[in-house]
Amino acid sequence: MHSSPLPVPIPVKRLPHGEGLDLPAYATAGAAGMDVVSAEDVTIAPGARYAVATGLALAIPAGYEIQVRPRSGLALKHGITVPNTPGTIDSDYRGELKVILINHGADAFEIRRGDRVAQLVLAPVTQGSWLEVSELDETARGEGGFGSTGGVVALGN
Ligand SMILES: O=c1ccn([C@H]2C[C@H](O)[C@@H](COP(=O)(O)OP(=O)(O)OP(=O)(O)O)O2)c(=O)[nH]1
Ligand SMILES: [Mg+2]
Repeated sequence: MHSSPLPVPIPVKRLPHGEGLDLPAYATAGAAGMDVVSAEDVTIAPGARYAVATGLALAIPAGYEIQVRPRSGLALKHGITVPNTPGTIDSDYRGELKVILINHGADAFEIRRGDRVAQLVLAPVTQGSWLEVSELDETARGEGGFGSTGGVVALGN
């Protein structure tokens, strides 16, 4: 068994409409994501998108991002997902964290203030820098991609 690293502290500020809500939290000891709740009552019509307020603003430490991911239960039962999944919350963003949802279901989806609408995964980020060259090194794959190694079963004849 490896020991878990200590949680990374993330400064969080409640906005006025976030008062009284639970902060995002891990539902179980081994959860990858913290469930985040809506700060508003809203109904999302079939086919519609909406940026759900959370009432929270963050200061994610440098070297990390937060990914906003859908909840599988909402996806399976109601067709509710995050169209930009994983949503990217930059470490230098100080505005309100919003959860963009889309309703792929057949019915209107009602959200009540305090309902868990998505999950937040804290992840390390490595920034790159470009090293422009005129030739790239050769590899076995070369320019092959998009199914070039096989495995796609052709349907029909
Ligand atoms: O699901 C999301 C996605 C983004 N954001 C906020 C935080 C993020 O740091 C900022 C910008 O997001 P992104 O880079 O994905 O959007 P963009 O369309 O590129 O906008 P910008 O030009 O502001 O970067 O918007 C959210 O609150 N929720
Ligand atoms: Mg951007």
